[in-house]
Amino acid sequence: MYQIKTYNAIAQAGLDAFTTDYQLNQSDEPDAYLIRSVDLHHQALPKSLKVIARAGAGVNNVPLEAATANGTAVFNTPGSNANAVKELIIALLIIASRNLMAAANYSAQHTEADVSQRTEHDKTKFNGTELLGKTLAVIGLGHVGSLVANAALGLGMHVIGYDPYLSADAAWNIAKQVQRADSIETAVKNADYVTVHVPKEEDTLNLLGAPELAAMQPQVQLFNYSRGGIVDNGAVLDALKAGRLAHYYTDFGEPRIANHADITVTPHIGGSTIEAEINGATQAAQTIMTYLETGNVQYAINLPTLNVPFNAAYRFTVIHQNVPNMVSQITQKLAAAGLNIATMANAAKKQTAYTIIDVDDLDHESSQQLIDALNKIPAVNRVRLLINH
Ligand SMILES: NC(=O)C1=CN([C@@H]2O[C@H](COP(=O)(O)OP(=O)(O)OC[C@H]3O[C@@H](n4cnc5c(N)ncnc54)[C@H](O)[C@@H]3O)[C@@H](O)[C@H]2O)C=CC1
Ligand SMILES: O=C(O)CCC(=O)C(=O)O
Repeated sequence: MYQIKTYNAIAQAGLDAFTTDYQLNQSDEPDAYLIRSVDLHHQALPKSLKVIARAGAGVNNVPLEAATANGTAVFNTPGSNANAVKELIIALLIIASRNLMAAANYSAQHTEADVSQRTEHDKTKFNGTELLGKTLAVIGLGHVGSLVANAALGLGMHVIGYDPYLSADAAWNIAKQVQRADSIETAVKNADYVTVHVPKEEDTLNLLGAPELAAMQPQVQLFNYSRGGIVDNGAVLDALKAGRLAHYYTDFGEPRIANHADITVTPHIGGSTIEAEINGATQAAQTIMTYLETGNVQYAINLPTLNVPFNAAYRFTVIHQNVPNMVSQITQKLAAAGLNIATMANAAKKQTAYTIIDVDDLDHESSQQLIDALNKIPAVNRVRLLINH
C-alpha cells in the first residue's frame, strides 16, 4: 500500500483518482506529498518521501535542492490552471479599461432614491477606453502567457511578448501575430498594459523593478498574477506616486500595498476555478501513481524525463548526482550480484541524473543487499526496487 499525504484543499476528483493501492493521510511515513501552495521550505522531508506533486504550476514553495538530496522527485502539473489565469487576466483587462471597480464603488455609495440625475452627471468620471487597438506586453510566454497573448489578439489588441527561454513546444502555441521583443524594456516601451507570467526563481526576483517601470509609458496598467517578488512593490509604489503607473493588479498582497487606491490585490485566486483545481489534482495524482509504480518520469522539475516501458519483472531506479562513472559503478554492483540487465536507460538534468535498470530474475534474499550496496555508492541519492505486478 502506498501512503499519500495531502496539503491544502485538493479537489476531490484528484483524491478519487488514486486506486485502492493508495491510502490518504494515514501514515507518518508518506511515499508522496500531494500539495498546492503549502510552504515546505521550513520542513524536514521524511526519508520515506519519494515524490512531491504540486497541483499547479509554481514550485517556489518546494525546497528543490533538499528534495533532490533526499532522492525525492518533484513534479508540477504544467498547464492545468493556465486557462483559469488567462480568463482572470482578460477580466482584469476589461475591469481596468472601463474603471469598473471605481464605478461599482461609486454606485455602492450613492443609494439615494433620486440617484439617476446625479449619476448621469457623475458618470463621465468613469469614462473608459477600449482594448481594441491597445498594446499589451506579455512577459513570459509559457502555458499562461501564450493563452493570454492569443486571447488579447482576439480582442483586437496588439500583443508584444518577451521570453528568452521559450521552449520549442511552447512557441508552437503562440499566434504568429504576437510580436517578439528582445528585452523587457523593448516589450513594455509602447504598452498600455503589461502582464507578467514567469516562475519565481532567483533570476526573476524584481524582474520588473525601477528600470523596467521607468521604460514604460506613463499610465500603464500592470498585472502580476505570477508571484510576489517578481514585481518590485517598492518600485510600483514610487511609480504610482510619481504618476508613471496608472494601476497595479496583483494576486499577491503584502502590508505595504494593502488599501492603496491604485492597487488592487486579489487573494491568490488565479488558478482557483473548479475546472483548474480538478485538472491539477487529477494530473498530480496520475503523476504520483506513474512515478511510484513504474519510476517513469515526465516533466519533473528536478529529474530528467525518462520513460521506459516496464516489461521486465523488476526495476531498479537510481537518483544520483550527474558525475562521471556512475553508470559503470551501478552496473558493476548488479554484475557482482550475478544479475543480467534486461533494459537500461540513463538521463541527466543539470546536476542530477536518473538511471533505470530492468532485470528479469532477482533473488529476493539478496535484493536488499544489492540495494544497500547501490546506496553506498557516493553520489547516489535514492535507490528503489519496483516489482512489476
Ligand atoms: N496566480 C495564480 O494562481 C497562478 C500563478 N501562476 C504563476 O505563473 C507562473 C507561470 O505559469 P505557467 O505559464 O503555467 O508556467 P510555464 O512554465 O508554462 O511558463 C513560464 C514561462 O516563463 C518564461 N520565463 C522564465 N524566466 C523568464 C524571464 N526571466 N523572462 C521572461 N520569461 C521567462 C519561461 O521560458 C516559460 O516560457 C508560475 O510559475 C506561477 O508562479 C501560475 C498559475 C496560477
Ligand atoms: O491555487 C493554487 O493552488 C495555486 C495556483 C498557482 O499559484 C500555481 O499554479 O502556481
